[in-house]
Amino acid sequence: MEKFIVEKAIQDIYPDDFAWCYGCGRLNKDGHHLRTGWEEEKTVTIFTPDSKYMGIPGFLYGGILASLMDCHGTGSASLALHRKNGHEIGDGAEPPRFVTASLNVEFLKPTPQHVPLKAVGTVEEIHPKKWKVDAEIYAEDTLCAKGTVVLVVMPSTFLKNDG
Ligand SMILES: CCCCCCCCCCCCCC(=O)SCCNC(=O)CCNC(=O)[C@H](O)C(C)(C)COP(=O)(O)OP(=O)(O)OC[C@H]1O[C@@H](n2cnc3c(N)ncnc32)[C@H](O)[C@@H]1OP(=O)(O)O
Repeated sequence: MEKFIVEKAIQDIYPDDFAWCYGCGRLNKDGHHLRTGWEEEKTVTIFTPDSKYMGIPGFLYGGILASLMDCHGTGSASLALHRKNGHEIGDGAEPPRFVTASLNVEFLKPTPQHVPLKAVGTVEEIHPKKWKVDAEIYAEDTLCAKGTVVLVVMPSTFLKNDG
């Protein structure tokens, strides 16, 4: 049986100042705490949404799948650039941070509630500051959604102390 766990996640090593995202920030007590890691050459995020994220009884609200894809995208791009820079989670180096430039989601099948969702990403570098993640979201073995996320290295203008 497949193990539904991400052991080493890039979000675990984001610096505290960048660990507040509602989707994936470990310090946001109200957030989803999404965690993204490598599974061979693919990236993976596992998430079982709470019951309140209902679209119709028994099925998920689509926006929560978009949230999963969004943070799966930023985490995947960060993992990939971190590796390209010669680092792996746990070696003490600070990972790069990305923001989402665009998010495209196709909802392919109704997505059941109360089962772990698995987002699987294929990461591609467009150029060093711009990456693309093709993502698929599975509920058990059913492909329920797919999409493409374009990520850009976080501009310095996002930093509170900038300027
Ligand atoms: C609030 C988040 C805080 C951050 C925390 C981080 C850590 C936590 C992570 C968790 C976060 C969770 C996730 C979140 O919620 S992240 C929050 C949601 N996202 C944002 O708020 C981003 C808002 N947008 C911007 O700041 C700018 O528009 C960006 C930075 C994206 C581009 O700005 P700008 O355009 O001035 O920069 P550039 O001229 O150097 O262009 C760079 C490249 O990007 C290309 N491009 C631009 N737009 C698009 C587009 N729509 N589709 C495709 N590509 C696009 C552009 O063509 C160029 O490519 P190329 O022509 O060179 O090939």
